[in-house]
Amino acid sequence: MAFRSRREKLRSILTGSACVHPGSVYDAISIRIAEDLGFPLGMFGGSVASLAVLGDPDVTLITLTELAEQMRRMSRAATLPVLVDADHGYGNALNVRRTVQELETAGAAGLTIEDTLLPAAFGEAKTQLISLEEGVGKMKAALDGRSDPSLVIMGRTGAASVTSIEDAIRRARAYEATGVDALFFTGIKSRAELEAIVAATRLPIVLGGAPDELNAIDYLANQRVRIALQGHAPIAAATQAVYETQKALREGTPPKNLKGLPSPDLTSRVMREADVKARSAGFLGLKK
Ligand SMILES: O=C([O-])CC(=O)C(=O)O
Ligand SMILES: [Mg+2]
Repeated sequence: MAFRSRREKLRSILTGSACVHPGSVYDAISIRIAEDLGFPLGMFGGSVASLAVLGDPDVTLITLTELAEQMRRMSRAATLPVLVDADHGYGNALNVRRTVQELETAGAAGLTIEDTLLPAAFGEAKTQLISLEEGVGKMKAALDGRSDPSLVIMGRTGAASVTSIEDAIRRARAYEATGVDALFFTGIKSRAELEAIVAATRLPIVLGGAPDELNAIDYLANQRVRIALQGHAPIAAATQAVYETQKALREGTPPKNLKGLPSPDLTSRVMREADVKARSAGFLGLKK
């Protein structure tokens, strides 16, 4: 299968002894840049999916079809393995199964299913969680939905910042028992919390946003953390760059005086222009 080697690369990160930072990717250009810079993995966050596809905040308005199509565009553009934030799996456990099928065929290397109640419930300002039992059902359905056994399925919980670290551990152990490949935690606030999780579980750990005391990569590697997210600055930087450029043009700056534009060489690399030229020569009979 064409995507298997991507999935095996993600698996080798999880079974290795280092901790890596993924590149934040969200479209064909960003994944190629992350690949060219040597990131071992791309992270396609739900928040950036919402922003890139809809221009929305992270409030679960994006559909599974839209998410999967964006993943498919990235899979086509590059071979970098991508871990997809599949949120709550777009519904109940049966929807989770379908989500896994769609993301698998779209070329994801791995995906996370979380136990957050999404979309937010009526009248509840604070984040809520589904029950542990429903979370377990979702993990089982995710595993059942996979047809390529190399696709990585991660169980994710944000319980540490919603209920308690004890609840996060209880949930992680229950998800671990379903046979998921890794555990993904958000809301871990201290080394003591991380160490309690490490002592109570055995699977590779992925950390979402974490405070400064958790930012030493060697320390994380020693705690069985294999992937540590660093947020999604690239799409924020792209927003600023588009803003500055459009503003300058709107204010009358001539295009040739614009600042911050990519060199022709960078643009050509991002477009994989040499490959396109070679194909044109080969298939269209064009002269080089
Ligand atoms: O998975 C991540 O990168 C963090 C997250 O939930 C999001 O950005 O939606
Ligand atoms: Mg998310």
